Amino acid sequence: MTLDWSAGPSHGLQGVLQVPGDKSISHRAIMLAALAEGESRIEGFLEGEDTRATARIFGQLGVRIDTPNPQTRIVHGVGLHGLKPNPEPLDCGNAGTGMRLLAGLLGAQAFDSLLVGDESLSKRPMARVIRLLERMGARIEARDGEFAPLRIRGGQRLHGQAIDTAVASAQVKSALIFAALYAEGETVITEPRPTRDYTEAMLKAAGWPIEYGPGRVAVRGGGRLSAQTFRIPGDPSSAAFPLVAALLVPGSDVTVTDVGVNPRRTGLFQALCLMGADLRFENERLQNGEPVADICARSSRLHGIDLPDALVPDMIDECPIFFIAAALAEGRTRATGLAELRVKESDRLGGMARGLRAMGAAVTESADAVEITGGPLQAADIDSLGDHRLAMSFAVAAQCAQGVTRIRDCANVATSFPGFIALAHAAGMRLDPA
Ligand SMILES: O=C(O)C1=C[C@@H](OP(=O)(O)O)[C@@H](O)[C@H](O)C1
Ligand SMILES: C=C(OP(=O)(O)O)C(=O)O
Repeated sequence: MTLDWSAGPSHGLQGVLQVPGDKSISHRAIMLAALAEGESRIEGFLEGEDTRATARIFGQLGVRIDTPNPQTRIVHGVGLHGLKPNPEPLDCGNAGTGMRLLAGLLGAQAFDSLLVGDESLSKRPMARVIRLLERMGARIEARDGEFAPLRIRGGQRLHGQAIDTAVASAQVKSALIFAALYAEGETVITEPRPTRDYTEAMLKAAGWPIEYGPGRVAVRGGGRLSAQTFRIPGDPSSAAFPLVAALLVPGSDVTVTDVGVNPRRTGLFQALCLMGADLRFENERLQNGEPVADICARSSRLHGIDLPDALVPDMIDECPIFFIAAALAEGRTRATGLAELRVKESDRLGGMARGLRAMGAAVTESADAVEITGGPLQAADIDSLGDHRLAMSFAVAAQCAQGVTRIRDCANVATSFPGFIALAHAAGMRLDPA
């Protein structure tokens, strides 16, 4: 189904908002609860298409998952060796996270499986996980050695390895960690830049012996996972949209409550502060071991920056909305180390540059870098490329543009942010199905 939006301009955003649960943690909570012994409860589960696809797959693999009410799941864990084979395709939908983590987990099972995804996911690189899992002894066949469908040959003996991921990717790291749970001996994973550590933290909370610190994980095979109650915080990647809109639209003052602020996810907020944003974390606390805060944003005059490279992995999904802030800031913003943006749900670097130029911004891009000179934006007809992050980023840009912007192909927003339009309305954004 295609869905277009008409968006903006806004006269100001106000209010106290709550965004849906964290997508990364929701995928992992289903996976770890399924492999645990006993009944786990998940609260704050993201009712998005990506995470529901992961839950559906575990249903296909014989795990009973009840939904007593929306955003809650009761998972009847089957233990590490209790998953059942299913000859039907296991459909990850649009989710890179689902497919890559499951490749690691299913590569370690006694049975074969077939992982499939939608058109976008079937174009995303999978060799980055396959080649490394093969080094541990897994056997995975992919179209052209690279793309989904992934045919996973079970019944292999996996062995621990020292592996450097070569790419800063929590998905690659987590795929290896899931395989390592079943491998003989120790697996030591290093990565070129530290990435989000939810898999590690959640395993530790479930009683698995694992040692980890920034950029390095050591994990042994052959343990047990205990059932848990997961309380999932709001997704900082979703909170980013109303918060940046509040910074950019004059007369705004918005608070998003209960947002996960793990340091591996706060790169955007750090970058915005460097640009002069009036952004504050309040009521900081720990919830299930994860830092959580209420984030307050008020209209600010932003100025361009040279984005420190080290922040990029900590704001990887927020780069599109960061580019909108840069396009409306005073002066020039430069960012490098952005090659990963080309292999997400769309080519996010190309798609953002094209859309921003259509709105009148001065943008130059290279293979892995961008330079944006801020100035006023005008309404335009924008192609979101069927990518949720682009659709929501341009919806924010439109709030500050002259005229009404049309954004095409926005249905994919349901993968990560169900209820985005309702939340945007409540806050004072102008956004409607076209
Ligand atoms: O591990 C995760 O949950 C994720 C890791 C990131 O992907 P990469 O690992 O490919 O950078 C991110 O873009 C994605 O939305 C979620
Ligand atoms: C890249 C993303 O997700 P995934 O890789 O799970 O499809 C995202 O949500 O921006």
